[in-house]
Amino acid sequence: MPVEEFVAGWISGALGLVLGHPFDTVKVRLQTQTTYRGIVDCMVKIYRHESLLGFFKGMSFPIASIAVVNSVLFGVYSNTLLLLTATSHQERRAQPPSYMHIFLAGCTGGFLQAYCLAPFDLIKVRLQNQTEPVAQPGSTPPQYQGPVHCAASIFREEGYRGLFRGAWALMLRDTPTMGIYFITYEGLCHQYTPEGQNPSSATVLVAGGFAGIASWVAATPLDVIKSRMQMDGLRRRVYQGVLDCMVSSVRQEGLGVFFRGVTINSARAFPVNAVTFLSYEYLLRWWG
Ligand SMILES: C[N+](C)(C)CCCC[C@H](N)C(=O)O
Repeated sequence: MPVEEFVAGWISGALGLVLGHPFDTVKVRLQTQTTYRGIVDCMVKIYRHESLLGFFKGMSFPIASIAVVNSVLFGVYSNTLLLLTATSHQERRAQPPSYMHIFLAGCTGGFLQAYCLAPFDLIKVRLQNQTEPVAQPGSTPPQYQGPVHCAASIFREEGYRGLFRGAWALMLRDTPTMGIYFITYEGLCHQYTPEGQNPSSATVLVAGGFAGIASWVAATPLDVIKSRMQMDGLRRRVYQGVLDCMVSSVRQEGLGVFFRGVTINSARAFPVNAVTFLSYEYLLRWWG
């Protein structure tokens, strides 16, 4: 089984992640808290109360986990295509796989990475939602002191299954939308690249950026539900399950609730995924 894809997936994921984390914090806050009036208001408040560091809350864990998560995504994607079409990464430019195969491979990668991502994503969301200023003497300390403490507290209070809170919504979010992610990327690359050649850097950047936007727009409704399920259980349980969370969110806030954070998600998705695909392609070409 080719391993380069796993390693390339890891490095490229980490680069994209750092770039996108401040956007991600704003997104999570807008989706789960009602104190902010919009993107700018949220950014200003984070900066005033929590300084620049506020934007990077909860990042250390995703950096560690991206090694597992992105390598599973890209590794499984590429190896599923190898199984389906019997072509390696290098051969795929000359013999492009069908969109059906790309979609299936993307869904498989998305499904498997969701399970690895679930506990890490839960901890990230819980830490991002702590609004206390970072380490100020005299102020009440936040509930979770850091990722390890957060994981241990969840385990203690909510059990092993508590670490997988929201995992079902995450899997529903990622399986189809990772299919969309790879289809958009491959489709755009194919469109703007002469037969049999490698796509140019500009093409990879733009195709990667739009792949990120397309998959995030499709993923946003379930992303909101996922984040809410993850915050549920912190004090008392509010939602019975994914469906119940959807119904009560719509009842209370209208259909617009499904698009909370879509603008910030898209603004984040372009640079993150442009950089992810560019480094992924270059690492593989370089090793190939
Ligand atoms: C499938 N879904 C839309 C959720 C994510 C697709 C892009 C994944 C990328 N690592 C990022 O963080 O943007």
